[in-house]
Amino acid sequence: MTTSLQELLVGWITGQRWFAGKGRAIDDLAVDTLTELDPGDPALVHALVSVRQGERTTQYQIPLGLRAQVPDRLKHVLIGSCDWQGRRMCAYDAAHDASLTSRLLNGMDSELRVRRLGFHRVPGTSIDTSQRSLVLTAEQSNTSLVYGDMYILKLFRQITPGINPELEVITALAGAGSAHVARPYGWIEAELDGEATTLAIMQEYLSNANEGWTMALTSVRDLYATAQGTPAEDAGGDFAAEAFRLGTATAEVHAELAEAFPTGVIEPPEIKRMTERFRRRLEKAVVEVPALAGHAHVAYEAFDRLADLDQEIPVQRVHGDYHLGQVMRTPADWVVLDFEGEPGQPLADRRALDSPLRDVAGMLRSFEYAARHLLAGHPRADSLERRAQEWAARNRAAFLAGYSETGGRIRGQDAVFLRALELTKAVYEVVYEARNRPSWLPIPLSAFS
Ligand SMILES: Nc1ncnc2c1ncn2[C@@H]1O[C@H](COP(=O)(O)OP(=O)(O)O)[C@@H](O)[C@H]1O
Ligand SMILES: O=P(O)(O)O[C@H]1O[C@H](CO)[C@@H](O[C@H]2O[C@H](CO)[C@@H](O)[C@H](O)[C@H]2O)[C@H](O)[C@H]1O
Repeated sequence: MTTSLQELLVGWITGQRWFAGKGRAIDDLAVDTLTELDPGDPALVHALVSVRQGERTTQYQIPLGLRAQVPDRLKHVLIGSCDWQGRRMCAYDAAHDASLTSRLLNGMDSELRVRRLGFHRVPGTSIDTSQRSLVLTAEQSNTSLVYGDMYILKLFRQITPGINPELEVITALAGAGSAHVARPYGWIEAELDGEATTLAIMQEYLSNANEGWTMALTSVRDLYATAQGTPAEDAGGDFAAEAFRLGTATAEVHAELAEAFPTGVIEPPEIKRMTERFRRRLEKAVVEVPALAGHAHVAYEAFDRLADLDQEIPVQRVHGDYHLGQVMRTPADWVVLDFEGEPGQPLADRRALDSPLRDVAGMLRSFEYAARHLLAGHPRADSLERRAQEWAARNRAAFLAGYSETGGRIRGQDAVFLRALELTKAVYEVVYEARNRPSWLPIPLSAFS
């Protein structure tokens, strides 16, 4: 008896780290499209599949490799053997096969079109098609391929109909000459139900850059290792000057976004509606994570003060999920990655105009995360708590100073708004950690004091 591709995928997909429906049974997996990009041996076939789990159906993208025999180097990504065009073939995840992923580079360079799949090159760029890819090993909700040390191609695994905000934003900002985005080179899209949908984006790979999160943690470790009583500024590895520069870069990115996209203001009645949304999110979070219940009053009080706010709030396109893991320090400056908004939200919400203070709040929360995440299980956790507070306070202040001194707006009753935004972000984080990293839950819970 032969196994169909569909049956193989049901067994395989639940074990993939990008599979969003872990822990829930699959009711149905439908292969929506199979697009042959290369008929050779190995063959490259682009698959879109829909997975139904209860009420929810999620579409995923899988680049499939097909070979008569799979070499040892690809055995770890084998899906199984199935009948393909009358032959028995081994199917595997083609993202890991450099001889197949080079076709994606060629496709973008030559602006290939195969049925509903379109490959695009950013006008004015050329693509070096000789580069070979490796899969980035970072724990990710997508799969990123690094070609040589030149390009990084992010293959979205979960497919949301429409143009990805990341593509829209980096194309506009790079086109306007921003120093704070990695240059885009190309993208792949599909026409799904008549709507152009982004499947992958290729950008300049910042080979000589450090991730903000890693840099911040190095600084926190240095402070923890310094004798109590030594001021943070005298400990090795102080991060405050970098936090200030990051504030500056953030204000510049916000100014560039305001220039490139529409802007607006929201008035007090809309602020009240926004407060209602914050309250509903909190209510739902308490149901999902009962540990939040005892802390929720702190957020409700902040939301009550926000509802009474009597000023206009300027809105524009923003990053939407801004934290230290989304910024990289090159020798020249800070570069911002991943303008996709909060994962899991509908595309329309992720593209909606919002307050730039939402990003400021996200980064402030990230300083708290960096300061506290090494405390869990630390033998001196109690005595280091003061150090954590000191590190977070110092870097928050430096970031805010850099932001406002470069024209980022924080004035009037903005402190009330910022506090509510930080707490609504902490609510999101409580749910995120409960689902993904339960041992990190104390970090966002500590925001409610
Ligand atoms: N242009 C780039 N240059 C170098 N590294 C990058 C680049 N883009 C992403 N990365 C690395 O990949 C990681 C994940 O990228 P990101 O875009 O945030 O993916 P995801 O949306 O899956 O979290 C980043 O934290 C960074 O380490
Ligand atoms: O980078 P993603 O777009 O996948 O964002 C998600 O994962 C983040 C975790 O990597 C999560 O960020 C939270 O943890 C960070 C430390 O790992 C911390 O710096 C952030 O402040 C905190 O929110 C993010 O919320 C989530 O959307």
